[in-house]
Amino acid sequence: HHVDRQTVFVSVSRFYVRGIAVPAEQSHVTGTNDFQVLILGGGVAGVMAAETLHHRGIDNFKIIEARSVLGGRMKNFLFGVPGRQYVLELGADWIHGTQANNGPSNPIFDLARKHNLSTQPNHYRGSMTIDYMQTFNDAVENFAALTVGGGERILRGLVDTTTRSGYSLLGAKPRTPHEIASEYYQFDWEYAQTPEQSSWLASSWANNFTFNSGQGGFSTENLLTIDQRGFASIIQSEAAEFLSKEQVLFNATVKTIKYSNDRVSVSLSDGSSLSADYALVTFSLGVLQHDGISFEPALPTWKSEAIHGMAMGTYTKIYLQFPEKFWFDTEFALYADHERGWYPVWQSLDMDGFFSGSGILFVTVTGDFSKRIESLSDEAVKEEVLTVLRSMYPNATIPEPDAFYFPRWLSDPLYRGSYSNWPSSFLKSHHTNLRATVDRRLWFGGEATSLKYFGYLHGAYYEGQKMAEEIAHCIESAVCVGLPHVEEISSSHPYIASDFI
Ligand SMILES: Cc1cc2nc3c(=O)[nH]c(=O)nc-3n(C[C@H](O)[C@H](O)[C@H](O)COP(=O)(O)OP(=O)(O)OC[C@H]3O[C@@H](n4cnc5c(N)ncnc54)[C@H](O)[C@@H]3O)c2cc1C
Repeated sequence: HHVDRQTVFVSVSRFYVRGIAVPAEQSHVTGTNDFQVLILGGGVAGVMAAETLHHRGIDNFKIIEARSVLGGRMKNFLFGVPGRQYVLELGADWIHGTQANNGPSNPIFDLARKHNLSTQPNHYRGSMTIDYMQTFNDAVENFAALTVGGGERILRGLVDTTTRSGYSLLGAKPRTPHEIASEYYQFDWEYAQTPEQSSWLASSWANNFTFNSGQGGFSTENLLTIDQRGFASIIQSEAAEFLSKEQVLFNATVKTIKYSNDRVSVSLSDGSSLSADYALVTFSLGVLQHDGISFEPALPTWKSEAIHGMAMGTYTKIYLQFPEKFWFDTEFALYADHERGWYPVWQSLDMDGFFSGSGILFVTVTGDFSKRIESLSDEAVKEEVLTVLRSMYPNATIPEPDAFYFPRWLSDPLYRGSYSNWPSSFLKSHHTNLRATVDRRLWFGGEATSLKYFGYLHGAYYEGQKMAEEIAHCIESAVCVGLPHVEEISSSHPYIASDFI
């Protein structure tokens, strides 16, 4: 058992008993705690945090994971009828942005190369079946103008607005189903929420830092994993290089997190508990928003405000397998309905280089449409999907699919959504608070705490590393202050009484 060197945590406050000043009971110096660090969650952030601690010579940690595998929202499944079965991805599917020339490389791309992940370039713009290419290209240009304009707005120090007002200010006002489907593909399909629900500034930098090599990003390339070991195999193979069996507790669901100035203790659903000098919470923002975990004491208001101020999007891939292919020969096609978001983006896997002969295609819905279909039966969703396909191919006889599946990310208590999205009401200080340490012992890190790369695998990767570096620093030095927070976020231009006269 480890002996904590941080006597700085001994409480110096005093309280009064019957009018006599007495020293507060000294918080006992740790050394009784089970571990130096508990890493809560075994997704990308949790595994990268573990690796970072290990490299810093700190091995007295434990990952606590509810499932029986590492990878989190990198989650695969076996799809298809016997003889035509494939490992496909329910969660993350792409390496977004790889590397341009000698610029920065996406760390997920680096891991994929290291562990020989099989991938295929996915051509978002160059392999699309639609008969309104000009409208589509206009939407591509509108999105480029939007993100460049957002970048300029950031540099000029202007306040945020919604992405919708950004689009409107630039003159992009989609009205027809074709215009709407084209804009949806550029925006909602990536951010998993609508332009109305999203920050103009944050969606701009999120795009620039991942895809725009001229703005410090990786590259415009998107690699789709086709690896039959599953995308998560890169995280699992990486973990196998340093993690021992005893350092992970699988099938263990965290219920309560108690924290104080000198320890964190975590209770699991089986009634057992573990304690540590520090804990790093990597659970999805959705889990924190849904009160799936109870904190004792309750989290401070500044932290709760940040947790509820950021948004969680949902991204749902609906997989179908047919006896044979009857659809488009490109990688993508769009369906333009009068209702924005109605089964809009179709993607074929029955293609050379992907899973030729598989009979598999999938359609993606996002945001409120994901929420809507999660409340329907599989059968009802299948019927809606088939109705759309039949209207896309009125001359084809479309049979019942041999296999049909979609995940319910929003209802899943381990995720409560797919990935975070930044609303225009979320400010820089809110982000500081989302990331900040509570009572120096309780740390938060994962895709949602990443300023530059929220929503992405590489965001989770860097946040896991960053938080572990900070915790290692706390362990190694006598002073630990943690990441700072803003106690109260106030307006620089507050409303005053005379405004309302
Ligand atoms: C449908 C979908 C598509 C996506 N597509 C892409 C993509 O193509 N490219 C990309 O870069 N990113 C994509 N993402 C985002 C990416 O998957 C995430 O950003 C990243 O995986 C988050 O990692 P994390 O470690 O922060 O969180 P998680 O992966 O959520 O890790 C947290 C872990 O905590 C566990 N956990 C939760 N609650 C408890 C509990 N109470 N007790 C114990 N354990 C618990 C979970 O099981 C999980 O393993 C996608 C996500 C989804 C869902």
